Amino acid sequence: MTTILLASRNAKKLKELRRVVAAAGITGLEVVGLDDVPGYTELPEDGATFEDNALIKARTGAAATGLPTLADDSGISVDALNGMPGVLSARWSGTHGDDAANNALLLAQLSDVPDDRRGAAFVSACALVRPDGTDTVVRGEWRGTMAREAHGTNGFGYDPLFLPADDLAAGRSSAELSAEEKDALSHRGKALAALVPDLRALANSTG
Ligand SMILES: O=P(O)(O)OP(=O)(O)OP(=O)(O)OC[C@H]1O[C@@H](n2cnc3c(O)ncnc32)[C@H](O)[C@@H]1O
Ligand SMILES: [Mg+2]
Repeated sequence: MTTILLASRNAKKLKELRRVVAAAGITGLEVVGLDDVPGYTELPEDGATFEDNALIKARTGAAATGLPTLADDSGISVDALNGMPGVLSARWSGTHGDDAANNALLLAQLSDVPDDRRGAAFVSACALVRPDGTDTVVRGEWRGTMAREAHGTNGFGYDPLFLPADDLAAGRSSAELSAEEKDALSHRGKALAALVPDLRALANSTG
């Protein structure tokens, strides 16, 4: 059995990561979270890109625990804001992880943006760092448009404001999708799908 650490402090994101890894049906992989390992000093997520930040989190976890470590760095990139909030998504309103304040600020900033220019994408970079120091970084994107008000209570973060472009989600925000629907379409689901071969290889390795 290979143990892998999912290095996230966001309980709802961690739940999604666990869910998608479990749904991949990889045998021989035991998944643990940050609450299951001794505490360690985390580094600021000050990278310029999602990939940089995912690597910062995964490298720190792997170095501190000796475990293969998977980390996600994600956010929403709004076309009319030249890709922002981007890597600043978790702290857009100035307070880290205050979803309500982040959503309220973003809605207000987009109030004068017409319907045909409200495009956006959720982006996830997932980094896997192995104990030998090698890493694999993948990226998933989910296109949609920004709503004019919040809809739904599922998911987390900006989900109530995001209207996916997919037919499956027609007329619903990503906070109105079931967990299974979100995983099948989402940036994080796509990124992790790309990592499944690497996770399988890890599970089959003896290290
Ligand atoms: O860094 P960790 O500890 O994993 O947790 P975090 O919440 O700080 O995560 P990020 O630094 O990756 O910031 C991502 C932010 O982007 C938003 N976000 C990312 N994925 C999302 C999703 O699937 N649905 C809604 N919002 C999302 C949400 O506001 C997150 O707080
Ligand atoms: Mg973070």
